[in-house]
Amino acid sequence: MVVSEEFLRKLPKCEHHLHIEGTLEPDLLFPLAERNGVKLPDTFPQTVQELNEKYKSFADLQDFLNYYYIGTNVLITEEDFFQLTWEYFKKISKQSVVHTEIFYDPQSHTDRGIKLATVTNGIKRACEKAEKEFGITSKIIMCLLRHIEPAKCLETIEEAKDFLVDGTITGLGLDSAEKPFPPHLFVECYERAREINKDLKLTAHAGEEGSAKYVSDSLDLLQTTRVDHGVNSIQDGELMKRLADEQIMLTVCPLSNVKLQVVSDVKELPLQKLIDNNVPFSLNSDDPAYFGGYILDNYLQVAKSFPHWDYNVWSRIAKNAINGSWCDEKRKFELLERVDSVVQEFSK
Ligand code: HPA
Ligand SMILES: [Zn+2]
Repeated sequence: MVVSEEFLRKLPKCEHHLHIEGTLEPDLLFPLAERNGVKLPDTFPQTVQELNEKYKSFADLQDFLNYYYIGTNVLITEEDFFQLTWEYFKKISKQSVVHTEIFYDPQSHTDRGIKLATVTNGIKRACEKAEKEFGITSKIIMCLLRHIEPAKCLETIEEAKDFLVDGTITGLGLDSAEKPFPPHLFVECYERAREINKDLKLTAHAGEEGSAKYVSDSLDLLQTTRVDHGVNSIQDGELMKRLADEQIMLTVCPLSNVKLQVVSDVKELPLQKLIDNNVPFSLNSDDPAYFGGYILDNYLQVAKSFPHWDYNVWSRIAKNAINGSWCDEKRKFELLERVDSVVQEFSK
């Protein structure tokens, strides 16, 4: 490796693809189930050890989602959501994360009778504490679950209206099973969200298991300005050119892509091709409790898989992640300078 692990640890990082429910570690899941009197299905692993064993491999996205949604059931109170989010911040505070944009899936909770406000306020409180204690800035992105009927998703958007208007929720995303639920199904949802707040930022999972067409349809039909995963964009040369011309960032999740069998090895990810074609991307952890690592583990694994990448390449990746963030220009400027100073310190 041309760069050191210490450099990668210190490099200022922005995370844009992190499902807060995907940070639920087995050693928090079982105590929460106990505390809240939630009975896990008999078919679900019953100990931390058994669950960790299951997390070693998933057949595909759906296999993972089946476990992920059972896990979410143990989260009930505002304090649970605060605790979950705070545990995440404590971990990333040791990995030089300077800014994070957190996804959450309110429908996986409201479907169980939990108020959207309970979930949102718990997450928000942890974000505020993290900014005070660690100086980490953050945004909250509400995801719609694609397996839920669009008419129901419209109801969720109405339930979230106050948070969309007052800026508590910065962006709208779309996740869950991709292939059976293409972007066109959610046109009205995205339109309604934009109508509620014209400045709302828009993204969607696309091109993880779905083809490049899911990516271009997300851009065209949903008017997203970035793409979550998006690795299958390389199937379409025109699309690649567009991503470069418009500097649309892909939020790539290396360890996730291996665990969900999108690729068999991080080496197979088209990251060099993205760089060569000037398509910006950030590196992210997706669901770190399930996929074997937080953001730094993703950086390290990529560095091991692309060992010839030098300070210039890593500086560009860190800067693209800053420029693709939904923080204000002043914060971006500050973070860009921090990247320069770390690069200077190490490349002397
Ligand atoms: O990577 C993902 N893809 C789709 N849905 C998800 N929900 C959590 N993680 C994911
Ligand atoms: Zn995801």
